[in-house]
Amino acid sequence: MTEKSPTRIVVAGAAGRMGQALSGLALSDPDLELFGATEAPVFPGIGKDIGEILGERDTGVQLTTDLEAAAQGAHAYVDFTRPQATLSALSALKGTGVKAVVIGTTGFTQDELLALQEWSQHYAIVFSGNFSLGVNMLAELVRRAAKSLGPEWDIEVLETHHRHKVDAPSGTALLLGEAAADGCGAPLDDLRLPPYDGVTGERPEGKIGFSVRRSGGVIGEHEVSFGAMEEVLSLSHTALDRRVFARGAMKAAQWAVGKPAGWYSMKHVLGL
Ligand SMILES: NC(=O)C1=CN([C@@H]2O[C@H](COP(=O)(O)OP(=O)(O)OC[C@H]3O[C@@H](n4cnc5c(N)ncnc54)[C@H](OP(=O)(O)O)[C@@H]3O)[C@@H](O)[C@H]2O)C=CC1
Ligand SMILES: O=C(O)C1=N[C@H](C(=O)O)C[C@H](O)C1
Repeated sequence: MTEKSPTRIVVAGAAGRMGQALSGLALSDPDLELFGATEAPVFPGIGKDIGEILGERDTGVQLTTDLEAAAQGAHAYVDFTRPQATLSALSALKGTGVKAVVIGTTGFTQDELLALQEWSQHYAIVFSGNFSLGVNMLAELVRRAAKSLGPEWDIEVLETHHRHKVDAPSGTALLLGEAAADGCGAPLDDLRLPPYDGVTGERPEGKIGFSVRRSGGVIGEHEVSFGAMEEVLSLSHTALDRRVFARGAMKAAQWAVGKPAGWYSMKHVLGL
């Protein structure tokens, strides 16, 4: 019997909150190999062993700003950074053999998202606002509820995250909003309400609202509520540990290796 060799992963933003969870997982899972680790040029620990950042043994993988060099010979690239960094990275990867790309970064503008999607002609890109199984299952339940309940049920997406989060609404809130819109049979852009602020007038029927809370160290809480005049149905998810996102992202990376270039979501990876 031949042993399968581990999937060689390059982690971007490896010293960040998600980067550390991803690097830690790649170092501890025998089916994965932490092959490279990048950070922003301003990061003071460039050149240090990632093990030092994680408070672990030396790993032989140094933090670098040179993605093109770090990714030579890798199988997959995993990016949880910032939109501009993600877009630059896809350009840098062109000079490497890497064809499988996992993107968890959120906060892209419409134009940035279009630019990102263009790259799916070159890479198998798995893009998701949330890599947990629970949230992707929640999205399916939300789609179904929105389809069955109809426009007299007010759909509201609520999210809470830690104080360091820089984008709103969260990528997950948008993913859930898109699932709800899909259930309603229209694109989210047509149904999305502007943020409630000031004299908003009465809530229109058939639209989808978003509310955002930033609070301390909350990792991620999402709720989708369907409100009728005599009852409210709420579907929710709480992330308890960032490792849940890391595990989903690594599963996506392993899945994407060898897939044809294209734009994929966790629905494809999980077979939902
Ligand atoms: N889809 C999902 O399941 C999840 C998505 N996320 C998303 O992932 C992203 C990162 O979140 P989080 O880890 O909390 O954020 P952090 O700020 O902790 O980490 C981001 C890291 O990326 C680094 N970075 C910035 N530019 C570059 C670059 N050019 N090359 C390499 N690294 C770079 C940052 O460095 P510096 O600080 O110096 O800028 C930072 O260390 C966010 O968009 C978040 O919403 C988070 C959790 C789950
Ligand atoms: O920034 C975060 O932390 C998270 N971001 C993702 C999002 O924008 O939905 C996923 C998760 O909720 C944590």
